This record gives sequence, C-alpha cells and structure tokens, in this order.
Amino acid sequence: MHGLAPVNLLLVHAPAGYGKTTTMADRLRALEARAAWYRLESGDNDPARFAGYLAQALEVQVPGCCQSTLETLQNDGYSSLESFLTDLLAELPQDDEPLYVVLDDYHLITNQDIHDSLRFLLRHIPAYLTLVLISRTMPPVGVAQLRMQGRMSEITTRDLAFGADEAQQYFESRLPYEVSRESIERAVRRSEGWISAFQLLSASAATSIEFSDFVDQLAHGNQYIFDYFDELLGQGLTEQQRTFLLRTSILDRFNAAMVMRVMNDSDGQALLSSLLGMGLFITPVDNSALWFRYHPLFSVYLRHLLSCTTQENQQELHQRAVDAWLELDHAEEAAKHAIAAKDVDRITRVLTAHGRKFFTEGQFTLLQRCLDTLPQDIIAQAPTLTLLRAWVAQGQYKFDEVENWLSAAEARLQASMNDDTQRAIEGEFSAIRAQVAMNYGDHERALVLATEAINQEARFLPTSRVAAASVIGEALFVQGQLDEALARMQDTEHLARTHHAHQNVLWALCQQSEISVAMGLLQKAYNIQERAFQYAEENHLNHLPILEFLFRIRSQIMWEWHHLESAERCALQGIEILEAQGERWYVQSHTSLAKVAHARGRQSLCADYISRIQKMLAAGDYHLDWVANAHATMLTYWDAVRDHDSIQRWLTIAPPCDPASATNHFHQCNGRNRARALVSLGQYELALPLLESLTEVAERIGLKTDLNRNHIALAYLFWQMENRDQALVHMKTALTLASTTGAVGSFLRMGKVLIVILKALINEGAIDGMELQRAERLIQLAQQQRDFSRAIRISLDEAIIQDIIDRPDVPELIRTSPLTRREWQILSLIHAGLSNDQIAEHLKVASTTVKTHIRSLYQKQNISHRAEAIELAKDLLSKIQGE
Ligand SMILES: Nc1ncnc2c1ncn2[C@@H]1O[C@H](COP(=O)(O)OP(=O)(O)OP(=O)(O)O)[C@@H](O)[C@H]1O
Repeated sequence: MHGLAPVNLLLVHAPAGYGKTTTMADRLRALEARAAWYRLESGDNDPARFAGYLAQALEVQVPGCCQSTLETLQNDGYSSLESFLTDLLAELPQDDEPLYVVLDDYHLITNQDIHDSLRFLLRHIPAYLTLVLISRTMPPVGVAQLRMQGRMSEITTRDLAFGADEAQQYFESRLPYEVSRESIERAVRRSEGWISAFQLLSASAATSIEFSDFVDQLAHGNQYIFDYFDELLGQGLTEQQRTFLLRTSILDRFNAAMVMRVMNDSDGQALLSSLLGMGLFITPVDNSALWFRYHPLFSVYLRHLLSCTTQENQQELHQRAVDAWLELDHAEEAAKHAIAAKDVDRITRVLTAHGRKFFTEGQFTLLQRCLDTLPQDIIAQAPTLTLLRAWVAQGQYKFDEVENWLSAAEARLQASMNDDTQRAIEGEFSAIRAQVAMNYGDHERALVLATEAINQEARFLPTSRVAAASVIGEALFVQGQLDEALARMQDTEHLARTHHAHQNVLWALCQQSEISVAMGLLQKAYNIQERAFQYAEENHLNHLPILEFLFRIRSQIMWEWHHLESAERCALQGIEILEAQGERWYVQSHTSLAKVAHARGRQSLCADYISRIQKMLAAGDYHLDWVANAHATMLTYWDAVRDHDSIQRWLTIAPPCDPASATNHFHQCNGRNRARALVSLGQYELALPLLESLTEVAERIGLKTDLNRNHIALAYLFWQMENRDQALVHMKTALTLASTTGAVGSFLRMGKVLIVILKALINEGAIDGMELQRAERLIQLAQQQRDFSRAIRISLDEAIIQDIIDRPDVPELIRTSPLTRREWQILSLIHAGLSNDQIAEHLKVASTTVKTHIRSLYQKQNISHRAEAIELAKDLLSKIQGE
C-alpha cells in the first residue's frame, strides 16, 4: 500500500475518472480505519456550510465526537473557520486510533478562506488524524512544504493507472470472451491505464474482434470519449485557454518556449499554468516539470476539435512547430510537422540536413513520409535524396520503384557531372541494386554489384559501403556458406561501428544471430543478441524499428527453448515498437504469439492470431522468410484442429519449393511446410522424399537447426507410416542434435504423439545419458501441455500398451483379458470421437471389420455403450499422455 503510513496529509490527485475515489475508499476499507467522508460540491465554497458538513461527517463516523461544536455552528456560528477548527480539534476525543478525514472532489473548492483553514488545520493536526484530499488539481494548502518535511504522501496518476496485468484481471473478470494480451497492452498504451476508458471498452465491445477494433479506434477518436471531454471542459474555459488547447494539440510535447512559438503569443507560461491548475489531462514528461504533454486520448480529442474549427490555420501552426523544433535541434519532431504542413521547402531542408541520420537510425517510415511529399524532380536532382528514396522503396519491397528512382536520377544528373562524381554515384547505386538483386533471389548478381560498391568511396550516403558489405554477407548466408557469411557479418559490424551507423550495426548483429541459429548454435545466437541489446541500450536506440527484429529473433529462440512467457513478452515488445509503422509489419510478431498460444493450448487466441496473419499475408508482399515462418504456424494450427480443407487449399497456393536447393533456413522451412502438409493429409509417400532431400542438403551445409527439425518431422512421418524402427532412428538423431540446439518447441509442436515415440525409444533402451534426460523432460512437458482438442490422437505402440498395462492402477480386466493392438487403436479412435466409418477410413479397413473389433473389445471389457468405451480410453490413456 502506497503511503497509508501515519502522515498529516494524504493527497490523491489525478485527472477525472482515474479511480481516485474508488481506490481511496477501497484502501480505507481494507484498513478497517475510521474515516469521515465528505464529498464536496460547488456550493460548499460557503465557509459556514463547509464547516457544518465537515462536522456532520465526523459525527456520523464517531458519534458524539463534536456535539458542542455542531451546536455552536447551529446557534451563533463561528466568526472564522479557524475558530471552528480550533473548537473541533479540542472537542474530538483524544484517542490513539487513527482517524481519516476525507475531502473528496476538493478541486471544486475555490474559496481561499477554506484553503487557508486547511493550512491552519495541517499546522495543528494531532498525530492520530490524517487529512485526505482527493482532487483533480494540486490544492493550494502548502503541499510543497509538507512534502519537504515528509509529513505527507501522495497517490498520483502513476499509481492509479492500470498496468497490463491489472487491466488483464479487470477484463477477465468482466468480459464473457477471451481477449489477447496484445489487445490489452494496446488498450493500456492508448489509454495510459485510464480506468474510465476500460469501463467504456468493456461496456461497448461484445466480442474479442470488437474489442480489438475499439482499441484501434482509440487512436483516431471515439464519440463517447469526446462527449466525456466536452462535459469536462464544459463552459469553464476562457477563449484564450481554448485557443491554447487547440493550437498546442498539434505538439507531442511542449514547454513554455515551444508554446509561445506555436501560439505566436508571449503569454504561454501564464496560460500553461492556468490550464495545469484546472486538472486537465496534461502530464509532465519528466521530473523537471518543464516539459508537458497531453494524455493521448485527450490529444486525439483536441486535434479533433482543431480539425473542426475554421479559425485556425493548421498549416501555419505546423510550420511554426517545424522551425521551433529545428532551433532545438530535434529533427525527428521537425520532420513530422513538416510532413503535416505539406511544406516542400521545409521537408527538403530537414532531409538535406538530417536525412542521413534518419537513415542510419533506420527511421524508414519517417523518411518515406517525408519523401512522399516531395516532387520527383527535387529528388532526382539530389543524389542523396535519390539514395534515400531508393533505399526506402527497397525496404518496403517496392523493387520496381527502386530502379525507377535510380534511373531517373541517372538521366537527370548525367549532363551536369564529371566522370569522377558519376563513378561515385554509380558505386553507391550499385549497393542498392545489389540489395534488390538479393531480394529477387539473384545472389550471383548481388555479389557482383556489392563487390563493385564496396570498392567505391561513399560520397553521398556514408553507409553505402557498409550496406554493400552486408549484402555480401547475406548472399553468402542464403547460399549456405555459413562460416564465410558469419565472418562477413562481423566485418560489416565493425565497419558500421566506425560510421556510428546504428541501424547497420544492429542489422549485422541480428544477421550474425540468424546465422548462428542456422548453425544450430542457439546459445551463441542468444549471446550475440545480448550484445545487440546492450548496444541499443548504450546508444539509446530502444525506439528504433530495427529493435523489433531483435525482439522477434529473441522471441523465436525463447519459443524454441520453451520459455513461453519470455517469447510472448518479446513479441509484444516488438509490436509496441512497430505500433507507429503499421500493421503490415506485425506478421512475424503475430506468428510468435500464435506459436505461444498454441503451446499453451489456447485455441481461440491462436485462431485469432492465425486469422490476422492470414489477412496480412493476403494484403501484402513479404519475403519468403516471413511467409514460410507464418505458414509453418498456420499448418500446425490447422493440423491441431484437423482442418484438412485449409491444408489442402494451402497446398494449392503454397510457394514453390525445390528441396535440392534449399540452402538456407527459409527454403528449408518452406520445404518442410509442404512435407508437413502432405503428412497431415496422409500423403506419406509424397512427403518422404521431400523431407529426405531437405535433410540431405541441411546435413551437407551444416544447417543444424533445420536438420534437427527435419529429423523430428521424419520421426513423426515414419511413426504415421507405422515404420517404428525408422521413426525411432530419426527421433534419436533429433535428440542428439538437440544437445547443441537446445530445441524443445520443435519437439512439442508434434503434440501428444511425441510422448509415445519417446517412450518407445526409452523402452528400447536406445538412448542414455543426456539424451535420455532430454527425452524424459520432453515427455514431462508434453504431458503438461494442453492439447487443443481433448481427444487423444496417438497411434499406440506395443511399448506404450505395455506401459499402460504395467501400471498398478489399471482396471483388472485390461490385464486379464488383454486387447489386441488393433483393439487398442480402435479404442483410442473411438475416444477421439471418430465414427465407425471414419475409423474404417483411418485404418484403411472395411467398416464390418471395425464392427467386429468393437464387438470383441466390448465383450472383453464388459462394455455395452460407446460412452463407456470413451470413459475407459480416457482413463487408460490419460495415464501416459497427461491431462
Ligand atoms: N480498481 C477499479 N476497479 C474497477 N473499477 C474501478 C476501479 N477504480 C475505479 N473504477 C471505476 O472507474 C470509474 C471512475 O472511478 P472514480 O469515480 O473513483 O474516479 P475519480 O478519479 O474519483 O473520478 P472523478 O475525478 O471524476 O471524481 C468509476 O465508475 C469506478 O467504479
């Protein structure tokens, strides 16, 4: 509990609807303390009335405590509030039991006499008494001095705002549907934990989709919230204050000087102070109390008001903001306002001075928004702007545009440049062309162009050579030359460091991590990521979009190591970073979240993510790396819910795959996806050669993580083909490989059948030492894992059956009249909810045969109904697969 230690004053202050009253009431109730509660109204500015109600509130709480003061009030009255308080304090019983006097909504008090009387009270307050002021504003009762003397404590917006965990609890207890953590975190970010927004949200959204849409809407404005703010501002604003709010609403943050510039008014400081005194949604940015900002929802509201008025020239406001930010050397903010002002001259000025910095920081969206407003000719005549434009287009996979921009500049500049300059430009253009070639999959051309670029001095964009070095590393990586690729990426990192090119340093580190993952060295990859996090921390880069890449690959490792909390946290952090960049970039983070939801057995959440991923994939053009990763997760989901139609459909649109040339992780993943889809559909003969071919390539090149995953897939495939020996061989190899990769997630993804295969392997005595330990741990995890469908879908094995029979707690009949292997299989399929015809189809036998088996099974176990068979299966099988 924050500050119910004995103090003279407890101040609860925050804007409207933050839960001040509720929180205070809850805390006092929890303390079981005596509390005289007085809810003020505007009429209570009258001193006599104030005194009367205060004494009555005390009398209600401690009957008889101030009878004589009340009598004086009623008969003669007091000449001043001070004499009233003097009598009151003298009459209150002097016991040790704490007594709280709560004045709620104190911001309604404007009478200086009342403020002064509270100062007087606080000077003479006895130790057992605590004055609690609940207010939207800072009450003028000598707070600063009390704070210095350590005689007060405070509950502020920061304490009252709901964090993500509290919000989750709040929604879980109120909503009839499940909401994703991601939506909850977005709601918390957009509302800054403002409970009133949550109330509205839970009252307005009837489904999880509506919930998510509502949260999105918060960024653009919601009529109910607008109405709330309308009421809050009411008639209480002067024209000047209103103008202030409208004009400054364009700023993400402001201080008095900034306000004066944008307002074109010298009264900024006084106005700011008057508004701060109104308890509006204005928050200090830091402890210095010099910079402020609006609450995001209030800011949306004010911007809405601004857009509705014809009296303000928004373009002019933004132009003034550009100039003010440039004076303060805050280029990023200046750029944003220049874009909003659609001011070509100012944008050109900002870009010419700071465009390179934006680029090395990886601020591609900002650059793109700037460049989008510039006429083509301005860009074509400036090599640096052309380079920036082309790099941005390439970053957005608009490869055709890249060439258009480069050729336009070449045509425009040819006449006016000497050979030397032209060579320099061409060298830098080659670096981008190399990257484009890379993205088209033409590694040979990429290498040639990048080599050309790396040998040229970079005159216009200092990072061109770094980019070229990076392309060389990437090309080697996708060709499967892992050692050389890693060395190149290390060189790139060093080169980037010498240029302080943060984006490139982080990119090179992320690539080193990716290469290490491909080599199966996940711990090494993790360590490299740590270095990248440290670099970001040291250079204050935590807001850069590239950080999402880092969080994403961290999330992938965490999932593989089965640290699900951490995997989820990293994906959510990635989403937070990309919030301003647009949904298109969420594919990977959503894929991670879907994997986590799947591993936790949260079906509806997983379904939600999968459908969002599908929508994004349909709307965009993504690199195979992203697509394959997303598809892998979609396929796992469809397989788990047995949605064969979707798998079938996927096969018709799946990216082409050539397993023999799958020399990198994304081609491997893509090939494995196809194989897994075929396995799900029972087309084992088609899946097998594909997996074998992928495995052969992965082995040759040293793609150890893929090798590990391929062996897991092969083990599963052979098990489905009822080729037990081969299944065990591959599972054993997979376990051995896992001793370097540390893989867990890839095993668990298989579902409950993993338990059966591992148990078979253990029963064979085929593994020992580390592998045995790993197998046992995997069994334990798989048993704990919640399956989507509660039905058991494992094909049983002799060893498993034996394992079940050997348990002391099985029904006697199982031992005395043993079932055949077929009968065991049928029992598990009945339990899985299959009809007799489906069982026949599954086992590829006639329905009459199935019926015969069932009859025999019922007889042996003395069963007369299907429901009993299901119960029996549940009982038996739960012993090995866990609940
Ligand atoms: N911890 C909580 N859990 C659930 N609901 C809450 C919680 N805190 C506040 N609320 C709800 O939020 C709304 C606003 O709360 P409250 O009236 O306490 O805020 P306030 O800050 O005192 O507002 P005002 O400044 O308008 O007096 C109320 O409807 C209240 O029931």
